[in-house]
Amino acid sequence: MTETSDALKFRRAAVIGIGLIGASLAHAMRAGGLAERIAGFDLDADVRARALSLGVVDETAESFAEAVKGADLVILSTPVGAIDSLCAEAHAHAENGALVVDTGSVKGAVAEAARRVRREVLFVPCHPVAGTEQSGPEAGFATLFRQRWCILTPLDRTDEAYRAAVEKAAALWRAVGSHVEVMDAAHHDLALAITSHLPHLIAFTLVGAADDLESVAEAEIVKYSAGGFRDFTRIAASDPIMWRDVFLHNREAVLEVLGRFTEELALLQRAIRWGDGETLKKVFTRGRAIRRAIVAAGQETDAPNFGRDKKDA
Ligand SMILES: NC(=O)c1ccc[n+]([C@@H]2O[C@H](COP(=O)([O-])OP(=O)(O)OC[C@H]3O[C@@H](n4cnc5c(N)ncnc54)[C@H](O)[C@@H]3O)[C@@H](O)[C@H]2O)c1
Ligand SMILES: O=C(O)C(=O)C[C@]1(C(=O)O)C=C[C@@H](O)C=C1
Repeated sequence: MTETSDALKFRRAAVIGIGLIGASLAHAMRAGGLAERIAGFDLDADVRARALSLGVVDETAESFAEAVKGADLVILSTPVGAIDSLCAEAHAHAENGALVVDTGSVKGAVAEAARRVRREVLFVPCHPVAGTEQSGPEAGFATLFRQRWCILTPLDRTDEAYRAAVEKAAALWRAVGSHVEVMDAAHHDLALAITSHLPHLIAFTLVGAADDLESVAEAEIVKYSAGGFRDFTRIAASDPIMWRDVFLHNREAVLEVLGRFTEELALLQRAIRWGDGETLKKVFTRGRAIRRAIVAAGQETDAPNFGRDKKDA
């Protein structure tokens, strides 16, 4: 990658979907002086008004077409379920030569839709692996992407204009503090199915199961909610629409890792039933070693709440 953040300055950035991720990117771009003007469009008029009054964007548009007019950068930060219609809009209205990036948590479905956008519009699928359980423009903050990975899954194009666009997308994410990795969309979807999608599915299930337990009162669940369960409730508080779309658009990979997970769970169920302490110890020892390796590699802190209390540092 050759471009440095010093050389990176967009004339007009259009943020489509001004929620946690779109607003965070807008804040980070503003802090880094990466765009002369930031416009925003959101389907929800109330979100548009809040984003404007919070100063997330300089102006709001009444349509996708109005937002991207004159934009040399378009950021698609809506739930993944909107990707087909956004690509149809980008195809019809984005400027020739504009860089389009998305932020979706799933990449295969995005690549499929992005291939239908005309070639003069340079669509580079991206996934910032950074987030919180919050949503909406109020939740955005400029440091969200710092020291986090952003995965780029470029389309199968070798022309010079597209290669330059991939470099520019990488420079954008680096300029907001991320480390950039490039990979194949299918590999991304499998890797993220295990590291992000399955953990969310488990959290939704666990918290729901606790709620269904009639003999344990809700007050008791809150009262005895120690670290482990509390962390699961944070994840389970994540946006239902976003996560519905993730599971509908990464079906195969999620079903693959879910199959493996249920096999592991059955193994533990059997060990508990038969009093097989050896197996339990073996499995738990492996878990502890993996966690320690992640902390040692500097990917995580040992602080509770994933070090998020440091977000404003
Ligand atoms: N939340 C996270 O932790 C996280 C992390 C990384 C990536 N992502 C991905 O980033 C994207 C945005 O997530 P978020 O957490 O910011 O969601 P969010 O719910 O905070 O914001 C999404 C916004 O998009 C708007 N929207 C929906 N459809 C639209 C359309 N067709 N046109 C214009 N606006 C539309 C909604 O009104 C909403 O305001 C998702 O694809 C998600 O998978 C999320
Ligand atoms: O920390 C959280 O709250 C998140 O869930 C962030 C998280 C993740 O699973 O790590 C969620 C979805 C994204 O696509 C990327 C990041």
